[in-house]
This record gives sequence, structure tokens and C-alpha cells, in this order.
Amino acid sequence: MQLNLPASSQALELDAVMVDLDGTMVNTLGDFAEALNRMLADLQLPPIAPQAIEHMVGKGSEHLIRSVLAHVGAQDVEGAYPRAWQRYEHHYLAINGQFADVYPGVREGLEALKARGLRLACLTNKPLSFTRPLLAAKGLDGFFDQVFGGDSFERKKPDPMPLLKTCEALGSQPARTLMVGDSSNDAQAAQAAGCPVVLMTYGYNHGQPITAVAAQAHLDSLAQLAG
Ligand SMILES: O=C(O)COP(=O)(O)O
Ligand SMILES: [Mg+2]
Repeated sequence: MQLNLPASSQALELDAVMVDLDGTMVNTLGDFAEALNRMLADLQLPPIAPQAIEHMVGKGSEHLIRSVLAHVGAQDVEGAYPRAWQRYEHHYLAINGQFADVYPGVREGLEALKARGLRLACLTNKPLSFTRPLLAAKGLDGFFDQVFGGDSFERKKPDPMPLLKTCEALGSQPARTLMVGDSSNDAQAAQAAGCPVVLMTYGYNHGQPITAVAAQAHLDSLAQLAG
């Protein structure tokens, strides 16, 4: 089907859409802050502010934990990492979704894409064991034919591998499969995979303006895809 992008003369010929999770569908900064600060308390390390965490989200949990340990001045990041991961996983699963909200327009946008007969996948760098319960808790799980996390494949976004594997699972050509994301990781992966990409302006992009990242469109709400 054809998808017309707002503020663009471009129409995309699509069979499927891959949708990122953190910063695109759900504002999970509160969950990250809660789980990370409980982890830091267990390790007897100082807390971290949510604004600092926002710049570290996007490249998966391993990268996030290492960045946080370095930020709070852990003496030996690699030495502290195994226990940090174990405490983080424990706390994240305990609070998953309690400090997180679905962004306005997400349900409307997903409903509109589904109504047009597009196959949908959730493709996130978040571990799959965190992803499935979060989608269910927010009532978003029913939209997706496929759900893949940062540990579903050998490599994560910005590598194109997760997108190519997801296209395969959806039975859709990359050029006819739209990536909807919020960060340069999504855009780089899409470009390398040969997928069109649209970027949401409200998410997390390592503290850099997302409008500086090339995309078919930059949108303030997923509901704009419904138009
Ligand atoms: O967990 C992360 O690092 C970010 O996840 P995302 O790919 O859904 O933005
Ligand atoms: Mg994201």
C-alpha cells in the first residue's frame, strides 16, 4: 500500500512497518532511572539523574549499564559489570512499565497502519525478556506480528542485521518495509539495510537534535501516519 508522509510530496510503497520501542512508542526514562538507581544503591554507588541516562539509551542494556557505571565513577567498570547486570535485570523486571507511559498518538498510528493491512513488527534494542511484558502491560502487544529484542540476533541496531532479519520474518522486502524510530541507531541501521525510515522528534537521540539525522520524515506524533 501507499503511505503518504506529512509535509512531504513523497509516497512510500510499503508492505510492512518495524517500530522501535524506547523513545518511539513508550517513554521509558522513568523505568530506566528507577531500575538503574536501585542497581546503583545495591552496588553502593552514587545515584544518576534521568537527564544523564537519556543520553545513554539506545544501544542496548549492556552499553547502558557500562555507561552508567563509568558516569558515577565506578573504579572498575568491567569488574562491577556482572553483578550490575544481575541487579539491573532483577529490578527492571520488578518495575517494568510502572514508571513508563505510551506517547500520545501511538495507538492511533498503529491502528491506522494495521487498518491499511500492513504487517507490523516491534524491533527494539531492549532485551526481549523486558520487551514482551512491557508491550503487554501497555496493551500494545496485539498490534505486532513479530517482536524482536536486542538479544534476538547476533548484532543490535545500528547494525542492519536486526532489520534484515525482521524483514525476512515479516516476508517483506527491505525497500517496502518502513523503520519507525527515534534515534540515529534506527536511521543508520535502516539506511544500511535499504529500508525507508521516519524519526519521531520526542524520543532519545544521545542528546543530539534528531532533525539533523536524515530520514524520509521527522514526525511529532505517530498519529500523523494515520492522515
Ligand atoms: O534499550 C535500548 O537501548 C533502546 O531501545 P530501543 O531500540 O527500543 O530504542
Ligand atoms: Mg528508541
